[in-house]
Amino acid sequence: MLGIDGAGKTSLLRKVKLLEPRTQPTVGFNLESLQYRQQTLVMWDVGGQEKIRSLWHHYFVKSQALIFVVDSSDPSRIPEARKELQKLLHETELKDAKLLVYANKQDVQNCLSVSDLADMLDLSLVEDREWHVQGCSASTGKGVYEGLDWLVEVLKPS
Ligand SMILES: Nc1nc2c(ncn2[C@@H]2O[C@H](COP(=O)(O)OP(=O)(O)OP(=O)(O)O)[C@@H](O)[C@H]2O)c(=O)[nH]1
Ligand SMILES: [Mg+2]
Repeated sequence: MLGIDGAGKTSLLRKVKLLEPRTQPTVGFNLESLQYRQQTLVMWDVGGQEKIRSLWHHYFVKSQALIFVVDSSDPSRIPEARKELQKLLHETELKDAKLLVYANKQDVQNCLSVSDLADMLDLSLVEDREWHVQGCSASTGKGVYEGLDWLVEVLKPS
């Protein structure tokens, strides 16, 4: 689970684990495992501040999915998020990873719509893997499980 600082990664992780919200920036990572629809999801939530993004690559190996979280309420930082996402999509170690983009903070008034956000992130250009963009709110929980539903479906052992 990656994305720039403040996107809401830790909030999402804590929501699915039914933990109290806690809001300090992540330095390092949080690791949680979740039983969901007969699958075990091992989720690494890695801090997104610029100065620690160079550590992201330590978490690539064997990742079956990249969950990329974006703050839909802050259009000014979408270009930065797009740049980081495009870099990740070029990583060899992530070439087989499915992509779930959470358009988070959909509870905020006047936030970007899911389709506008998808356009701004150039998601339509992603042709080398399965991807899905899910509107959600880590605050209310809306949309969070719909994203996981998609994920467990594409991760199902064939
Ligand atoms: N309104 C609203 N606020 C949110 C939502 N998700 C997260 N926030 C707030 O956004 C801020 C950042 O959330 P975090 O979960 O700490 O963000 P992060 O992506 O883990 O940030 P780093 O650990 O620095 O990479 C906090 O103040 C959260 O309460 C949401 O869905 N809606
Ligand atoms: Mg965090």
